[in-house]
Parts: sequence; structure tokens; C-alpha cells
Amino acid sequence: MAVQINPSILSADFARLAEEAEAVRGADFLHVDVMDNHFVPNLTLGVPVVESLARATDTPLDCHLMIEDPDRWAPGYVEAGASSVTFHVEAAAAPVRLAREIRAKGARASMALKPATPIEPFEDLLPELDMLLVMTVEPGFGGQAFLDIMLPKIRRTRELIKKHGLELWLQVDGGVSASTIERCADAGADVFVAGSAVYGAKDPSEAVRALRAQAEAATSKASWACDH
Ligand SMILES: O=C(CO)[C@@H](O)[C@H](O)COP(=O)(O)O
Repeated sequence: MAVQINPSILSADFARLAEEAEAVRGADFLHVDVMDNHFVPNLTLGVPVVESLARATDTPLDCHLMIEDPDRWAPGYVEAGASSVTFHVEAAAAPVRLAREIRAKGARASMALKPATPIEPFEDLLPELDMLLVMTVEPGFGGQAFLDIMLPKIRRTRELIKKHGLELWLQVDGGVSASTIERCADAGADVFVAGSAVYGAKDPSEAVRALRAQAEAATSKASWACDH
């Protein structure tokens, strides 16, 4: 069972983004945190930076839109070169239409849930998606403590994915580190976003390699992965 490690550039040096992308060569995707200071109380970057980053690196971009009105803005991130675009269900007016539009433009469509948003009301939307993101901190900032209380939601989401026989990736984001990644993998996550645990390390590419090894080992023992 393949696992993916996606370093979050929120913990990188924004003045050296191309070099910071190079520093994690071998990562599966680069996780790009787009924040608008409305959906979350922080402001980061937008389409022009994603366009430049897509030109500067071969690593595919996984854009996580923490913004209001993703129905209007998300397609522009596909045009800018993102390979995967995640919108928040709490912000989307028409999540099914938006997921279809992202896919039609050629990117993977992904939907995120804030910690207080349950998965159950969205079960019927899962076939429209390529990835589901369960936030394991309140979105907005890197370096926060992992919320253990999200583990049951990760487990329930994995059960729903299996129930529907879907090839959906299950991403976790927030506080993912050497001390939490195994619990996430055991609960059912297979895509791991890590900001401070990667860019705060002396050797970011070694941190990616070590996190991957931990996640693979935990996944190989996890009951949800046994019959894959
Ligand atoms: O989306 C977010 C925060 O809103 C994340 O991508 C963080 O950037 C992850 O950082 P760490 O918790 O791994 O430091």
C-alpha cells in the first residue's frame, strides 16, 4: 500500500520557494497552502505564486485552498499548474459541480473538512472526489499540536471509502510528525502533509524519507490495509 508524503510550504522560506521545493525532491506532492485571511485568519499566496512554483519544480503541486468562494477561484489554480486542488466543503456553494469542474480541467479534485465538520453528511459525494482531507488542526497556521480527537473521523472516513469500493486518497494535515504519523496511518490515512516536521528538520529530504518509512511500517500492520 503506497503512502505519500507532501511537505507543506507554509513552513518553508517564502523568499526561496524554488530552492525549498528542491530541498524536498522525492516528495510525492508539494502542499501549497492558499489562505485568504477570510476563511482563515492568515494570508499567504495566490495564483501568480502557484504559476511560478509550477514552472520552478517538477514536483506536482497539491493546492489546499483555505479561502472563501472556492467555486469562483479553484479552477484558476488548475490553470496555474496545480495537479490536485482541495477546496473546503464549509466554503463551497456547489461542491459536486466544483469537483467536476476541477476534474474536467485536468486536476485531481479534493475536499477538506475542518475539525468540527463531520464526514457522514458527505458520504454520497465521495465518488466525485480523488482525495478527502481530514484536517487534524484548525486550518490557518503551521506548527500547531495534532488533534487526537480526529482519529475516529479518519477511521470512519476510511470505512466509508472501503464501503463504496473507492480509490480515494485520504489525506491528513496538521501536526503530522514522527510522533503522530503512525497513529494517522493506523487509522486509515495514506497521504500525509507535514510542514514543520519537514522544513524544521536539519535535512528536509531525510525527514520526508523517515516519515515515509514510519507511515509504510504502520500501514503494513493496519487492519484497514490488510485486505488491499
Ligand atoms: O493547512 C495547514 C495549516 O492550516 C497545514 O498545511 C500546515 O501548514 C501544516 O503544518 P504543520 O502542522 O505540519 O507544521
